[in-house]
Amino acid sequence: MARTAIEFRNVSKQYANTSQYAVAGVNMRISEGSFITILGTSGSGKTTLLKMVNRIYEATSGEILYFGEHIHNLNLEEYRRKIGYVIQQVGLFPHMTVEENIGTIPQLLKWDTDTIAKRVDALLELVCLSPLDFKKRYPRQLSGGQQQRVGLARAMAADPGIMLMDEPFGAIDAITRQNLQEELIRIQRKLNKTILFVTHDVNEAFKLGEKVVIMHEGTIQQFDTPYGIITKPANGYVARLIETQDIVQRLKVLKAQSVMLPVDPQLSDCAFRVGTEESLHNILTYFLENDQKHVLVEDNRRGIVGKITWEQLKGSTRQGKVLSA
Ligand SMILES: Nc1ncnc2c1ncn2[C@@H]1O[C@H](COP(=O)(O)OP(=O)(O)OP(=O)(O)O)[C@@H](O)[C@H]1O
Repeated sequence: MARTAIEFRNVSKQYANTSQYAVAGVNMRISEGSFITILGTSGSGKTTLLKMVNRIYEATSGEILYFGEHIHNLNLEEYRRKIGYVIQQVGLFPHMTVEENIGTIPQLLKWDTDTIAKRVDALLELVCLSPLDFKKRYPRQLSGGQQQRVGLARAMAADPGIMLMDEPFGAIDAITRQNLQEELIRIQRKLNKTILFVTHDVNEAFKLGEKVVIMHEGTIQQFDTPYGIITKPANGYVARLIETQDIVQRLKVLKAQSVMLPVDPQLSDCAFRVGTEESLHNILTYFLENDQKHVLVEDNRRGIVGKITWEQLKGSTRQGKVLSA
């Protein structure tokens, strides 16, 4: 079982000279290697929650633990290096090249020049920027999306296990944003980082998060998988938030594995096969374009693990809500 990377124990934050708590009584465990999105409207406490993790803000009460250790007992500088931080305004140093920006922390850590150069190239490749084309450029010579990629590479330079991301794609056009989201999913799966990602965009939260934290007025309304939230909203607030997503969007965020029915693993059936991560939207499209009654769900390692029927999907869309598998 995955270890708990970050734990909040009854954490509250009240800023000086304010009457309300920005964050109130938060309890939550974040497993190592998980991708968590924090969703809520403006002022709901998302950024405050995130900034308490890397101690930009201190909690007024409660405890935050890093792999079981109270974060106050850790050396602040060493602790911060284990935590990458990416924000909307990127914050690249304008007078430094891309290469120098990414190499800032490795330089501070006194890595040798060769190791830094190799690390910069590897990180640029990882965020899909050609090292040859980009490493000598200055931030002003990059588009917003490219700057954000460099910001991500810089945050990952010293290989932190945890990444805090505060609306990193907020100021980026829709198409570039989609590409960046997909790349971030790929990077997270490849490197198994623990990511806490703040957004006020419902689609982004549901697309990226294995689990979504829904915040309102400083408290957690629900902390669950997208499937759990869509099918069983914890209260009226969450239900209203989910209603802002139309049926197509909901089908896009739900994966085959979350609704499949069990099947005999020995089943030899020629039905069309989809991966466990396939979206219900794509499966519905397949049913509409092909005269088939079911698809089989296949896992790379385990083979056939389930099936999804046309009736199952049709019934759920006709009711105007998504499945209760
Ligand atoms: N430095 C501060 N001093 C006083 N109050 C603050 C400070 N920072 C935030 N707040 C207040 O705390 C509450 C939560 O703010 P926070 O920035 O955490 O919300 P958020 O959900 O991240 O909002 P947004 O999406 O607009 O960034 C708000 O009422 C805000 O006005």
